[in-house]
Amino acid sequence: MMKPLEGGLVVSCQALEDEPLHGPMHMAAMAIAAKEGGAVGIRANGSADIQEIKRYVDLPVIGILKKRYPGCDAFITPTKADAKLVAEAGADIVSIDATNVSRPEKLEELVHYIQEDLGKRVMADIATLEEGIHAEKIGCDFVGTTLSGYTAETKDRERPDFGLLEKLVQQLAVPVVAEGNISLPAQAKKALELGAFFVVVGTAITRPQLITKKFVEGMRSS
Ligand SMILES: CC(=O)N[C@H](C=O)[C@@H](O)[C@H](O)[C@H](O)COP(=O)(O)O
Repeated sequence: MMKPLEGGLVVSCQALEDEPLHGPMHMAAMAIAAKEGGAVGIRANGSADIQEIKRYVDLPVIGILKKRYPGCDAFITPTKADAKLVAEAGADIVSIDATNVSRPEKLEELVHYIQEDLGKRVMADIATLEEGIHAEKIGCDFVGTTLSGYTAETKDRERPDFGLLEKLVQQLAVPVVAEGNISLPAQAKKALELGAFFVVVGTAITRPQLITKKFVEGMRSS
């Protein structure tokens, strides 16, 4: 599981309900395209997308379930029930929100449940060095920079957050994943040079409405 991902590109194929490409067939097609282009893994959201991607693409899948619970800020696979759905859909790694925010269930118990009961590895999506250190301490198998810029504490951070990546690589023994706002091949390369175990890119590859917007805005700028 670890070796095939090392040094490679994982493509995040996600389209929420309000996005034009929402739907398992579209995400499976994106995953097939990613594999053709040389991706070593796929990140996907929700049972239906994960299942469909697994039918067509024989790459490791990092599965998540984005879900909001009243009064809680954690939104990536926040509960054991969510993790179970992700695992049963065929994900090889379950990624969870491991930021220091309000959550419906205890983080330690969620990690333990995914590893022991579901038999899957855990990727911790974090936003700060402290959260990364904590994620390693409670046994997470991967730590990713995914949520830097998306918590109150980190909303003004550089994007991508190479500073956080560097610090995590220096201080952690577990593999560190570079994810979030990587929009150029040169940035993905830099992330590997800084010691990322693998790199996850989503929007820059799989959200055509935002890619288009970037072009349109770029053409208008003086
Ligand atoms: C913050 C959040 O909800 N991140 C999500 C996590 O799965 C996805 O929406 C991102 O697309 C993914 O992390 C890849 O990042 P980017 O699309 O920036 O390459």
